[in-house]
Amino acid sequence: MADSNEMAPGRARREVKECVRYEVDVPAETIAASRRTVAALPSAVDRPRLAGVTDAGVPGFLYLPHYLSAEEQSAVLAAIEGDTSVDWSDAFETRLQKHWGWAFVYECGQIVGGEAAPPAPALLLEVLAERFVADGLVATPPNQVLANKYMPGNGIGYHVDRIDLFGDVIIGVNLVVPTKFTLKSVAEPEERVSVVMAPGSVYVLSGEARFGWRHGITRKARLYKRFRRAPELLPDEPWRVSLTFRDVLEAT
Ligand SMILES: O=C(O)CCC(=O)C(=O)O
Ligand SMILES: [Fe+2]
Repeated sequence: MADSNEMAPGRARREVKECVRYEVDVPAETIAASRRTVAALPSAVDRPRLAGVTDAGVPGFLYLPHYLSAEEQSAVLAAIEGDTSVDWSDAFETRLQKHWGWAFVYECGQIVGGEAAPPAPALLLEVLAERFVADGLVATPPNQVLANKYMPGNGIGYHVDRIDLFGDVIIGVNLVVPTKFTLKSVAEPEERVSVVMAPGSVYVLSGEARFGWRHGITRKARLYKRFRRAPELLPDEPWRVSLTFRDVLEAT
């Protein structure tokens, strides 16, 4: 399966002459074993944060609209902004990133290197990662947390997270701005499914959704262009923040 990752910074793209493509076949058993299902989760009566969970028709995908309360969202955002152990990096022109647990160097649209990074703030590990395990979203706490902070209107290109670098379950948290998240089947590119993710919602990519579908967020071109042209004219336009929890295979 052809596997792509996010856009690279323009500067790095010019410096690298040849882009490496990563082709990895994932055995059907691995895909089936990693698949999370709505039916296997604990009861939403006992855990209201699981209310309304759906797979939106994509096996292995889970969307949990009510995962974080308003207070928890504020606390998580404060933890992301307040953590001074890592700086926001600007490897991409369109968004800022903080990596905890494991950091990456990007070139040519690909991750080309990695190194150990400081642990994520306790709130992200002890509240979120542990809760993901307790709720059955993933078997063990992910060893990497990535915060992305997107310029107003900006999205992320359609991609499968690198299957040679990352484990088989990926969990994302959407914060600040409601966002249309779209999955496109790799085998049937016309087949696509979107959910509008609420602030405080969580999604899980496992099984087919992890390995056989691309995911991405289409840019709102007008807003994005206006912001890029004159950010001082849009001072109150919020920046979307997301968290991605993954297992970096090299780090284990
Ligand atoms: O911002 C998001 O929700 C998506 C992030 C993502 O796809 C990634 O980090 O690989
Ligand atoms: Fe991704």
